[in-house]
Amino acid sequence: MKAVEFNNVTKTYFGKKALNQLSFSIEDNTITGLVGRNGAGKTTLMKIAAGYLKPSSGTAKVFSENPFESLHVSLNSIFVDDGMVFPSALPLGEILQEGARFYPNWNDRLARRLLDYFSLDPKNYHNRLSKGKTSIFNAIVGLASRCPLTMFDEPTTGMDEAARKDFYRALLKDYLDHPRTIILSSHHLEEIEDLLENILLIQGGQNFLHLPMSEFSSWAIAVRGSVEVVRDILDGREIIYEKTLGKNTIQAVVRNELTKNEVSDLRGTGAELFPVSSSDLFVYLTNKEKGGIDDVFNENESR
Ligand SMILES: Nc1ncnc2c1ncn2[C@@H]1O[C@H](COP(=O)(O)OP(=O)(O)OP(=O)(O)O)[C@@H](O)[C@H]1O
Repeated sequence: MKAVEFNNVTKTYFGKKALNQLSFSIEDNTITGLVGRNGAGKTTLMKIAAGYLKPSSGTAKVFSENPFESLHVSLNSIFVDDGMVFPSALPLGEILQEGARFYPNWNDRLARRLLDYFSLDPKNYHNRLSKGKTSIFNAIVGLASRCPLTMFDEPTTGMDEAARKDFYRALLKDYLDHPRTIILSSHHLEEIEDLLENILLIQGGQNFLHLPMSEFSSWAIAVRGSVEVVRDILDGREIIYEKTLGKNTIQAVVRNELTKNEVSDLRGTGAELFPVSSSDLFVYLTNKEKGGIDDVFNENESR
């Protein structure tokens, strides 16, 4: 069953498209990593799925319903980000009690144990927490709600490394025991890739790639060798990324669909072929310039 379905969703802010004819669907009880560069539209997508925003055009469905102003979707989904607002008069312990009243699947034992583990005082107030502790508390609410659709938008902002690792571990353990649909956005793909079943990469508000994480990990291959040879053998293939290394050596990244002949030709010339990490691939795919930040400096030099 589909938990989330977007069909040609466009969201315009002041005449500018944050989402542009975005279509995708997410099966229930899966973890999807939502990635994209700054401003790609990730938060907008999640806010539409959470029912906070209405698409300008197209249709968004969550559990087969229009999420905007849907009580069913509100009760069964949660959107966790660093802008979560809680009643300022309530201490953390009482906020958790309210969570228990609102969310049907809320697990209070989990919430209290996590609060204790992360040394959060139930008598403290949300607006007095440090940046990292605020993210930890918000993440606890997201986990304990056990909502059938749980969305985390950059949940580890400000958390120290140990807390980030603990949070992702807690997320995985709780998901395995209580499967639900999780959408997780992060700019640190290397931190979350082991958790993910699928990856949805959006760029310019559009679906750029949506595939199982295992396919993404082997989607591209890097070739390092002499400029002439690499360019000659890869002629006609789309170069995703290219970097000059020294005088006569380049490293090029292409789709991992080289023929046996191309591979043996490359190896025959001493070229090296090696895998591309998911986080590097993400950067290469989403860079405007094929050479990344280097291109900025190359252009300046030639002026
Ligand atoms: N309330 C708003 N008013 C005007 N423009 C907005 C608003 N919210 C988002 N945008 C614009 O919509 C686009 C998508 O923003 P969004 O926050 O969804 O991106 P994002 O992928 O979550 O970015 P980041 O990774 O930086 O958090 C951006 O160009 C942003 O400036």
